[in-house]
Amino acid sequence: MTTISIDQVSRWFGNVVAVNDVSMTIGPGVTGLLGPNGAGKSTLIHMMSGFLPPSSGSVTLDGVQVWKNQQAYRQIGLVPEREAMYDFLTGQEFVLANAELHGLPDPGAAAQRALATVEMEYAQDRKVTTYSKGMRQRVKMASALVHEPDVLLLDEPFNGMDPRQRMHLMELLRRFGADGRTVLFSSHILEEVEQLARHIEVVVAGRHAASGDFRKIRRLMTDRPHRYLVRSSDDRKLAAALIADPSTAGIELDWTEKALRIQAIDFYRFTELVPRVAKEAGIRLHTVSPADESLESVFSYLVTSAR
Ligand SMILES: Nc1ncnc2c1ncn2[C@@H]1O[C@H](COP(=O)(O)OP(=O)(O)OP(=O)(O)O)[C@@H](O)[C@H]1O
Repeated sequence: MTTISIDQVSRWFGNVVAVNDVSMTIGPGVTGLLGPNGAGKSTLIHMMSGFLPPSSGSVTLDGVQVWKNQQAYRQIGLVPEREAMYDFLTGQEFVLANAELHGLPDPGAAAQRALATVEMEYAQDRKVTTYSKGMRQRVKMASALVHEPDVLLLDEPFNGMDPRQRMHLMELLRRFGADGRTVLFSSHILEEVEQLARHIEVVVAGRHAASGDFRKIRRLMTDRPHRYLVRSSDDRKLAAALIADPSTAGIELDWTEKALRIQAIDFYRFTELVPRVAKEAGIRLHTVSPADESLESVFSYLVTSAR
């Protein structure tokens, strides 16, 4: 059972602050590291895997510094996002090279075991250049698993995978988690994280925005104020009818857009309210579209509400 502790960690590159004073603890089981592009997920994972030293703060594995610690490296497997692979090698040679670098007693057998775990034996003698993105991902995974690490860190592992490959990898990660290993994977896709991890850590713009049970955090996201753009046959009459309901927090008449800008605080009630009120008042709805459904807006809401 291994725990990674990140304590007041920051990392900057020149004057770019990639990770800003983040503290979190990752224990056994599967944890999702969620955040939009550029949030600092890769930088965090690189620091956890001992690839990169923090500019300040500490990253420890069961209380021991990870950076420049060979013993810690033996316990960690990293599946990086970028494809730094030697294309002239076969899949088997690639995994074997890593087994040899780890100084394993029987590198050949270890490579074989790892390739079997990711179901890549059938293509192991083909050159890496001939692999699909999903196959490359699996060989990278085999290479990260070859020394049977207690901690597995995966940076956007589902990128480029087809649904079957994705399901297979999810099963594999679930199994590792159930075995008591510490598994952390990053993603910017909410649904992906939802399927796999109950516990999540959310980072936004280098900061730690939320931590805990996925469902609780998801509820927080759903319950946030929603903004809509609505056009109808009679905007003023519709506005008057909607403002009477407590699920509506604010309405603005936008003259340039010729539309209503509505802020709703009870998502489910509001989505049921609009068509009902329109029907009762004999108003025809032309447009009802969410104005802020981007993932970034959901995340920034989390940051402000977590403060
Ligand atoms: N080596 C580097 N030199 C300069 N800036 C960097 C470097 N690595 C990361 N950054 C910057 O740090 C910030 C965080 O990047 P990071 O790759 O950790 O985010 P991410 O959440 O993994 O995003 P993505 O999913 O897009 O890779 C970004 O602004 C990025 O441009």
